[in-house]
This record gives sequence, C-alpha cells and structure tokens, in this order.
Amino acid sequence: MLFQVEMTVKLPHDLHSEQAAEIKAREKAYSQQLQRDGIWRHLWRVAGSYSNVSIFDVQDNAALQDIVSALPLFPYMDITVKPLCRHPSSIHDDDR
Ligand SMILES: O=C(O)C[C@H]1C=CC(=O)O1
Repeated sequence: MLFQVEMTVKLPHDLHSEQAAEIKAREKAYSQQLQRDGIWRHLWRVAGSYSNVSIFDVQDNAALQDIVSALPLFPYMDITVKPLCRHPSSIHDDDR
C-alpha cells in the first residue's frame, strides 16, 4: 500500500545542538536504509520549510505506524498521512 506522509520537524529550542545533530544523523541513516529497501519510495523537501513530503510503500497501516514511530525524529514531528490508490490514467506500473 502506498501512503503520502508529510512530516514537519519541530525541534525544541532548548535541545542541545550536539543532541540535535546526533538525532538527525540517526534519522538520516534510518531513512536512507528504508529508501534502499524500497519502503521509503520518495523523499522531497517542501521548499522554504523544515518539512518533507514522502511516499511510503508498506504492507498495511500497522506497518506504516511501526516504521514512522521508529523514526528518531518522531517525537519532534507533526505528521499527516494520506492513503493513496492507483490513478486510472497513471502510466507507471509500480503504482499500486
Ligand atoms: O529532514 C526531514 O525532513 C526529516 C527527516 C526525513 C528524513 C530525514 O533524514 O530527516
């Protein structure tokens, strides 16, 4: 199943810069592994913001919850999820 996930990062102002850098490094490694695994299909920065729009390809809602809640930045993000289905005019075979 495909989901559009929008994440907005809201780090607390009093978070130490070293701790923020460590969390971001773990987030980057985790997100890049999920991209290599084909689970995190697309990752786009929303221009002018500390938000991203992402497409996840997962088994079901529970799998998405497991993956997203394991993000190191999860405690510091507002997240919205939209389920996607194939558009009848799509020419892409991998849209499911
Ligand atoms: O920067 C972000 O948008 C938050 C998050 C998503 C991937 C990653 O490395 O960090």
